[in-house]
Amino acid sequence: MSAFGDVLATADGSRDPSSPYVELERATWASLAQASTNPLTYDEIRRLRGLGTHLDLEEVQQIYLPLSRLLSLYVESAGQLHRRTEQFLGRQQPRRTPFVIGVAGSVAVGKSTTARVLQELLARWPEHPNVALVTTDGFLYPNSELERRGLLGRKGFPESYDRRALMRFVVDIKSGRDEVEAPIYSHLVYDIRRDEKVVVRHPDIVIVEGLNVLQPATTRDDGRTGLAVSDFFDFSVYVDAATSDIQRWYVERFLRLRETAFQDPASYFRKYASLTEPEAVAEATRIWNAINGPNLTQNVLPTRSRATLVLRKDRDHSVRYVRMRKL
Ligand SMILES: Nc1ncnc2c1ncn2[C@@H]1O[C@H](COP(=O)(O)OP(=O)(O)O)[C@@H](O)[C@H]1O
Ligand SMILES: CC(C)(COP(=O)(O)O)[C@@H](O)C(=O)NCCC(=O)O
Repeated sequence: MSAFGDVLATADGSRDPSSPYVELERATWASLAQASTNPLTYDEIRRLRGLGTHLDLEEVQQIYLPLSRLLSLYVESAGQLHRRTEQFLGRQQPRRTPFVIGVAGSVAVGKSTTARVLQELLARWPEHPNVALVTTDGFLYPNSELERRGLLGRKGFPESYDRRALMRFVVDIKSGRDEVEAPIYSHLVYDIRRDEKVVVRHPDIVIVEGLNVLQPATTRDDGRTGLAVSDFFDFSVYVDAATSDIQRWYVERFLRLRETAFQDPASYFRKYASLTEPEAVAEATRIWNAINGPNLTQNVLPTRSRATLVLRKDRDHSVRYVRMRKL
C-alpha cells in the first residue's frame, strides 16, 4: 500500500478532526429518519422486504431511508451545479447526465440487497423517478473466454471482467446517451446470457453494483494509467462487514440456494442440490476459501477507503455505523 493509502487506512473509522471521514453511530444516523420526508407508505416499505428474505422493516426505515434522502440531496445539488455550469459556459444544455452511484463490497455482503432497496427508495422521489440498476456480473467474460484465459476459477477477480466494455458502458451513460445496453449474467446457468441485454433508457440515476466497481485504474503496457469506472461515479457506497461474518452469510446463502435455485434442472449448480448439509457447508467453504475470500482480501477490501460512504454491518446485517467523506 502506498504511503497515502496508509494514511487513509489509519484514518478509517476515525472520529479524529484530522480524519477526512465523519462517522455516525447507528442511533445518530437513524435519528435522521425522522427528519426525512418519507416517500413510502408503511405498506410499500413492507413490500420492499420481498427483495431480501431477511430484510428488516426497521432497517429500511432507520438506515436506508436516510441514505436515500442523502443521495437525493446529492442528485438535486448535481442538477443545480449543472445549471450554473451551463450558465457559466454560456451553453444551454437542459438535461444533465444521469447521476451514477457505485455500490461495492464483497460477494455475499449484501450489495444486491442494498442496491435494490436504494433503487426502490430513490425512485419514489418525484425529482428522479427513473432509477436504473446494472450489475457488473454482466461484464464478466463468457465462460468460454474465461476458460481460454485460464480464469474459470477466478470469477469475480478484476481480470475476469471485460473492463473495456464496462468502461464503455459507464462512459456512454455519463455522455448522456439516450439508450445504453448492458449484457446480462445468469446465476442459473453460471454464464453470460447471449440472447438478452438490459437497456437503460433516459435514466435520472444509474446504480452500478459490483465487487470491483471501486478498483483503481490499471497501468497499461505503455506505462500510462487509464481511467477507472469510478472516475465517472457521482457517489459510491461500500457495503462492509467483518470477513468472518461475510463468509458465514455466503455459506448460509449457499445452503438456502441448495433448497431453492440449485433444485432447478437448468441450474449449473444442480450437482449441489443433492449434497447433505455438512457436505454443502464444506463445498461452500471450499469455494469461499479458493475464490471469494482471497478476492475480498486482495482486491475488494483495499478499495474501501475510495468510497464516498461506507455502511458497516454487524453480524446480523444491521448497520452499526455509517462513515462518509467530509465535504
Ligand atoms: N440488510 C439485510 N438484512 C438481512 N439480510 C440481508 C441483508 N442484505 C443481504 N442479506 C442477505 O445476505 C445474503 C447476501 O446478500 P446479497 O444482497 O445477495 O449479497 P451480494 O449481492 O453482496 O452477493 C443474502 O442471503 C441476503 O438475503
Ligand atoms: C458473479 C460474481 C462474480 C459477482 O459479480 P459482480 O456482480 O459483483 O460483478 C460472484 O457472485 C460469483 O459468482 N463469484 C464466483 C464464485 C464461483 O465461481 O462460484
